Amino acid sequence: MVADTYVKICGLRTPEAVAAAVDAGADAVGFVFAPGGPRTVSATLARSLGEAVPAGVETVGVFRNQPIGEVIETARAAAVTTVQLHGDEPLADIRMLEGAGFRTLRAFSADAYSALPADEKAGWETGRILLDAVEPGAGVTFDASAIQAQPPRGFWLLAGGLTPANVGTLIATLRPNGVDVSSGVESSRGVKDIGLIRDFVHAAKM
Ligand SMILES: O=C(O)c1ccccc1N[C@@H]1O[C@H](COP(=O)(O)O)[C@@H](O)[C@H]1O
Repeated sequence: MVADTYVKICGLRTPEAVAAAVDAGADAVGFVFAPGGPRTVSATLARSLGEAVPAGVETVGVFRNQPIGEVIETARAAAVTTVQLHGDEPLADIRMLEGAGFRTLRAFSADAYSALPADEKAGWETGRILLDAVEPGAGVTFDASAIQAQPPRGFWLLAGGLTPANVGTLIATLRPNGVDVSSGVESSRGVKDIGLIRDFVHAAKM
Protein backbone atom coordinates (compact mmCIF):
# COMPACT_ATOMS: atom_id res chain seq x y z
CA MET A 1 0.00 0.00 0.00
CA VAL A 2 1.02 3.63 -0.45
CA ALA A 3 1.40 5.58 2.81
CA ASP A 4 -0.39 8.89 3.28
CA THR A 5 -2.91 8.38 0.53
CA TYR A 6 -5.16 11.45 0.34
CA VAL A 7 -8.81 10.46 0.75
CA LYS A 8 -11.84 12.50 -0.30
CA ILE A 9 -15.35 11.39 0.59
CA CYS A 10 -17.81 13.08 -1.75
CA GLY A 11 -21.54 13.75 -1.99
CA LEU A 12 -22.10 14.38 1.74
CA ARG A 13 -25.48 15.73 2.84
CA THR A 14 -25.75 15.08 6.59
CA PRO A 15 -23.79 16.03 9.73
CA GLU A 16 -23.47 12.32 10.59
CA ALA A 17 -21.78 11.47 7.29
CA VAL A 18 -19.44 14.47 7.53
CA ALA A 19 -18.48 13.47 11.10
CA ALA A 20 -17.87 9.86 10.02
CA ALA A 21 -15.54 10.98 7.21
CA VAL A 22 -13.62 13.40 9.43
CA ASP A 23 -13.38 10.98 12.38
CA ALA A 24 -12.12 8.19 10.10
CA GLY A 25 -9.30 10.46 8.89
CA ALA A 26 -10.49 11.72 5.49
CA ASP A 27 -8.43 14.58 4.03
CA ALA A 28 -11.37 16.15 2.22
CA VAL A 29 -15.16 16.12 2.20
CA GLY A 30 -17.12 16.95 -0.94
CA PHE A 31 -20.42 18.76 -1.48
CA VAL A 32 -22.07 18.48 -4.90
CA PHE A 33 -23.33 21.75 -6.41
CA ALA A 34 -23.77 20.33 -9.91
CA PRO A 35 -27.56 20.63 -10.26
CA GLY A 36 -30.18 17.94 -10.55
CA GLY A 37 -28.53 14.95 -8.89
CA PRO A 38 -29.41 12.91 -5.81
CA ARG A 39 -26.44 14.39 -3.94
CA THR A 40 -26.95 18.04 -4.87
CA VAL A 41 -26.96 20.40 -1.88
CA SER A 42 -27.50 24.13 -1.44
CA ALA A 43 -24.65 26.48 -0.53
CA THR A 44 -26.45 27.13 2.76
CA LEU A 45 -26.51 23.44 3.73
CA ALA A 46 -22.87 22.94 2.67
CA ARG A 47 -21.79 25.97 4.70
CA SER A 48 -23.46 24.61 7.81
CA LEU A 49 -22.03 21.10 7.26
CA GLY A 50 -18.59 22.61 6.71
CA GLU A 51 -18.64 24.43 10.06
CA ALA A 52 -17.99 21.09 11.79
CA VAL A 53 -14.97 20.30 9.61
CA PRO A 54 -11.55 20.98 11.18
CA ALA A 55 -9.21 23.41 9.46
CA GLY A 56 -6.83 20.72 8.18
CA VAL A 57 -9.57 18.97 6.19
CA GLU A 58 -10.48 20.42 2.78
CA THR A 59 -14.12 21.22 2.01
CA VAL A 60 -14.67 20.71 -1.71
CA GLY A 61 -17.49 22.11 -3.84
CA VAL A 62 -18.16 19.98 -6.94
CA PHE A 63 -19.39 21.74 -10.10
CA ARG A 64 -20.03 20.55 -13.65
CA ASN A 65 -20.09 22.92 -16.63
CA GLN A 66 -21.53 25.84 -14.67
CA PRO A 67 -20.60 29.46 -15.48
CA ILE A 68 -17.43 30.43 -13.61
CA GLY A 69 -19.09 33.46 -11.99
CA GLU A 70 -21.79 31.22 -10.55
CA VAL A 71 -19.13 28.72 -9.37
CA ILE A 72 -17.22 31.41 -7.49
CA GLU A 73 -20.38 32.93 -6.00
CA THR A 74 -21.62 29.52 -4.78
CA ALA A 75 -18.20 28.44 -3.48
CA ARG A 76 -17.93 31.70 -1.51
CA ALA A 77 -21.46 31.35 -0.14
CA ALA A 78 -20.71 27.78 0.93
CA ALA A 79 -17.31 28.82 2.39
CA VAL A 80 -15.56 25.82 0.79
CA THR A 81 -11.76 25.78 0.60
CA THR A 82 -11.61 23.98 -2.73
CA VAL A 83 -13.45 23.87 -6.06
CA GLN A 84 -13.64 20.69 -8.15
CA LEU A 85 -14.57 21.23 -11.80
CA HIS A 86 -16.03 18.04 -13.20
CA GLY A 87 -16.97 19.03 -16.77
CA ASP A 88 -15.26 20.56 -19.81
CA GLU A 89 -14.04 23.70 -18.07
CA PRO A 90 -10.96 25.43 -19.53
CA LEU A 91 -7.63 25.93 -17.72
CA ALA A 92 -8.53 29.65 -17.53
CA ASP A 93 -11.31 28.75 -15.06
CA ILE A 94 -8.77 27.02 -12.82
CA ARG A 95 -6.58 30.11 -12.94
CA MET A 96 -9.56 32.34 -12.02
CA LEU A 97 -10.40 30.11 -9.07
CA GLU A 98 -6.79 30.18 -7.87
CA GLY A 99 -6.85 33.97 -8.20
CA ALA A 100 -10.02 34.03 -6.09
CA GLY A 101 -8.21 32.09 -3.34
CA PHE A 102 -9.54 28.56 -3.86
CA ARG A 103 -7.59 25.33 -4.09
CA THR A 104 -8.67 23.36 -7.16
CA LEU A 105 -9.24 19.92 -8.61
CA ARG A 106 -10.00 19.40 -12.32
CA ALA A 107 -11.64 16.09 -13.21
CA PHE A 108 -11.32 14.24 -16.52
CA SER A 109 -12.54 10.92 -17.76
CA ALA A 110 -9.45 8.72 -17.79
CA ASP A 111 -9.88 8.04 -21.51
CA ALA A 112 -10.16 11.72 -22.40
CA TYR A 113 -7.11 12.53 -20.31
CA SER A 114 -4.97 9.81 -21.84
CA ALA A 115 -5.85 11.11 -25.33
CA LEU A 116 -4.73 14.70 -24.63
CA PRO A 117 -1.62 16.01 -26.40
CA ALA A 118 1.48 16.15 -24.14
CA ASP A 119 1.56 19.97 -24.00
CA GLU A 120 -2.07 20.13 -22.83
CA LYS A 121 -1.41 17.49 -20.18
CA ALA A 122 1.58 19.49 -18.99
CA GLY A 123 -0.67 22.54 -18.48
CA TRP A 124 -3.22 20.62 -16.41
CA GLU A 125 -0.51 18.83 -14.43
CA THR A 126 0.63 22.14 -12.91
CA GLY A 127 -2.49 21.73 -10.74
CA ARG A 128 -4.24 18.79 -9.09
CA ILE A 129 -6.24 16.52 -11.36
CA LEU A 130 -8.76 13.74 -10.83
CA LEU A 131 -9.23 10.81 -13.20
CA ASP A 132 -12.70 9.27 -13.25
CA ALA A 133 -15.08 7.16 -15.31
CA VAL A 134 -17.03 8.84 -18.13
CA GLU A 135 -20.17 9.32 -16.00
CA PRO A 136 -19.21 10.87 -12.64
CA GLY A 137 -20.86 9.68 -9.47
CA ALA A 138 -22.30 6.54 -11.06
CA GLY A 139 -20.18 3.98 -9.22
CA VAL A 140 -18.69 2.65 -12.45
CA THR A 141 -15.09 1.48 -12.79
CA PHE A 142 -13.06 1.92 -15.99
CA ASP A 143 -10.16 0.37 -17.85
CA ALA A 144 -7.11 1.99 -16.24
CA SER A 145 -4.45 0.38 -18.43
CA ALA A 146 -3.62 3.66 -20.22
CA ILE A 147 -3.13 5.42 -16.88
CA GLN A 148 -1.03 2.56 -15.58
CA ALA A 149 1.19 2.82 -18.66
CA GLN A 150 1.46 6.60 -18.45
CA PRO A 151 0.33 8.08 -15.12
CA PRO A 152 -0.07 11.84 -14.70
CA ARG A 153 3.12 13.59 -13.59
CA GLY A 154 1.64 15.83 -10.89
CA PHE A 155 -0.69 15.21 -7.96
CA TRP A 156 -3.66 13.13 -9.08
CA LEU A 157 -6.69 11.43 -7.57
CA LEU A 158 -8.36 8.26 -8.74
CA ALA A 159 -12.19 8.03 -8.72
CA GLY A 160 -14.87 5.92 -10.37
CA GLY A 161 -16.45 2.86 -8.81
CA LEU A 162 -14.10 2.71 -5.83
CA THR A 163 -15.25 0.67 -2.81
CA PRO A 164 -13.75 -0.45 0.50
CA ALA A 165 -13.09 -3.82 -1.18
CA ASN A 166 -11.23 -2.61 -4.28
CA VAL A 167 -9.52 0.62 -3.20
CA GLY A 168 -6.43 -0.99 -1.65
CA THR A 169 -5.61 -3.02 -4.74
CA LEU A 170 -6.21 -0.06 -7.05
CA ILE A 171 -3.93 2.18 -4.97
CA ALA A 172 -1.21 -0.47 -5.02
CA THR A 173 -1.55 -0.96 -8.78
CA LEU A 174 -2.02 2.59 -10.07
CA ARG A 175 -0.28 4.53 -7.27
CA PRO A 176 -2.40 7.69 -7.31
CA ASN A 177 -1.70 10.39 -4.73
CA GLY A 178 -5.24 9.98 -3.51
CA VAL A 179 -8.71 8.58 -4.04
CA ASP A 180 -12.22 10.01 -4.22
CA VAL A 181 -15.45 8.09 -3.65
CA SER A 182 -19.17 8.63 -3.56
CA SER A 183 -21.27 5.62 -4.66
CA GLY A 184 -19.03 3.04 -2.98
CA VAL A 185 -19.82 4.41 0.49
CA GLU A 186 -23.60 4.50 0.01
CA SER A 187 -26.35 2.08 1.01
CA SER A 188 -28.53 3.42 -1.82
CA ARG A 189 -27.98 6.16 -4.37
CA GLY A 190 -27.34 9.43 -2.52
CA VAL A 191 -27.57 7.87 0.97
CA LYS A 192 -24.23 7.56 2.74
CA ASP A 193 -23.46 4.56 4.98
CA ILE A 194 -21.37 5.46 8.04
CA GLY A 195 -19.76 2.00 8.26
CA LEU A 196 -18.76 2.02 4.59
CA ILE A 197 -17.23 5.50 4.97
CA ARG A 198 -15.09 4.22 7.85
CA ASP A 199 -14.15 1.03 5.99
CA PHE A 200 -13.19 3.00 2.88
CA VAL A 201 -10.92 5.47 4.67
CA HIS A 202 -9.23 2.70 6.62
CA ALA A 203 -8.72 0.55 3.51
CA ALA A 204 -7.28 3.49 1.55
CA LYS A 205 -4.90 4.51 4.34
CA MET A 206 -3.77 1.01 5.35
O1 LIG B 1 -21.56 12.48 -7.27
C1 LIG B 1 -22.17 13.19 -8.05
O2 LIG B 1 -23.40 13.22 -8.02
C2 LIG B 1 -21.43 14.05 -9.04
C3 LIG B 1 -22.16 14.89 -9.87
C4 LIG B 1 -21.52 15.69 -10.80
C5 LIG B 1 -20.14 15.66 -10.90
C6 LIG B 1 -19.39 14.82 -10.09
C7 LIG B 1 -20.01 14.01 -9.16
N1 LIG B 1 -19.30 13.17 -8.32
C8 LIG B 1 -17.94 12.81 -8.48
O3 LIG B 1 -17.86 11.48 -9.00
C9 LIG B 1 -16.77 10.79 -8.40
C10 LIG B 1 -17.28 9.64 -7.55
O4 LIG B 1 -17.73 8.66 -8.35
P1 LIG B 1 -18.30 7.27 -7.76
O5 LIG B 1 -19.73 7.50 -7.44
O6 LIG B 1 -17.51 6.93 -6.53
O7 LIG B 1 -18.09 6.32 -8.89
C11 LIG B 1 -16.10 11.78 -7.45
O8 LIG B 1 -15.03 12.42 -8.10
C12 LIG B 1 -17.20 12.76 -7.16
O9 LIG B 1 -16.68 14.01 -6.80
